[in-house]
Amino acid sequence: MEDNLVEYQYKITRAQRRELNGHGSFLVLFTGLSGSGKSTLANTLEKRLFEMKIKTYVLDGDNIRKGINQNLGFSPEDRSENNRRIGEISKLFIDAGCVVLAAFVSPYKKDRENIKQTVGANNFFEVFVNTDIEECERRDTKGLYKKARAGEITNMTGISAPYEVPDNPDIVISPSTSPEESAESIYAHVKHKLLL
Ligand SMILES: Nc1ncnc2c1ncn2[C@@H]1O[C@H](COP(=O)(O)OS(=O)(=O)O)[C@@H](OP(=O)(O)O)[C@H]1O
Ligand SMILES: Nc1ncnc2c1ncn2[C@@H]1O[C@H](COP(=O)(O)OP(=O)(O)O)[C@@H](O)[C@H]1O
Repeated sequence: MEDNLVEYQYKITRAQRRELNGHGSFLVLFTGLSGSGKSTLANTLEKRLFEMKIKTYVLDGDNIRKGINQNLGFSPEDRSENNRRIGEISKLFIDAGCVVLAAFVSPYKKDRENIKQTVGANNFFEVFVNTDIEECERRDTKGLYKKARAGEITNMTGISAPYEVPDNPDIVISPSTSPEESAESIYAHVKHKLLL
């Protein structure tokens, strides 16, 4: 369909921002069940990078859903749209020179693949936070699993909605590793992308 849109070529490029910041930019997508540790890890890694004076930003499911995505629920279609927007937001932050740490359940392979396509495979790391449903339910940090068992939430990921395990994630995080150690191993994996 013809959209009559002509993209404006910005005068300041990503390469120039990279030069100004002194480091590269990319997306680290944390995917896993609710309570698996995505936010904890994203924020631990952010602190690590922030202390190195690297420009970072955390995108977190609950926060984004309270703002720009407040019109979306948890049907497969709404989750896809949520993830599509996350990809587009991440792309803007990457262009602006930030390391983006995105913590989303992102349960569908195709949605994660779309995010990767949107930001570009070169700018994308997939971190699978591999905490099983039993442990997430034991933690039940927000009481959501209790509500799901009581039938108050109908499409809870891992209980009544699917989670598609990544086939080939860049990094797999085990719950037996401390958040600090996990953040360190993610850092070791991505740090080459920070170099100019
Ligand atoms: N039905 C259902 N399933 C999963 N999660 C639920 C649900 N209802 C509410 N929540 C809360 O919403 C957070 C997940 O939102 P996301 O935007 O990350 O989900 S998704 O990628 O669109 O699937 C999730 O955040 P995390 O616990 O940080 O994962 C929950 O707080
Ligand atoms: N090894 C670990 N890695 C990450 N979080 C852990 C770990 N062990 C226990 N936790 C706890 O599990 C909970 C994970 O919650 P959160 O990070 O909000 O998960 P998510 O963002 O995936 O919903 C936190 O209370 C955190 O302190």
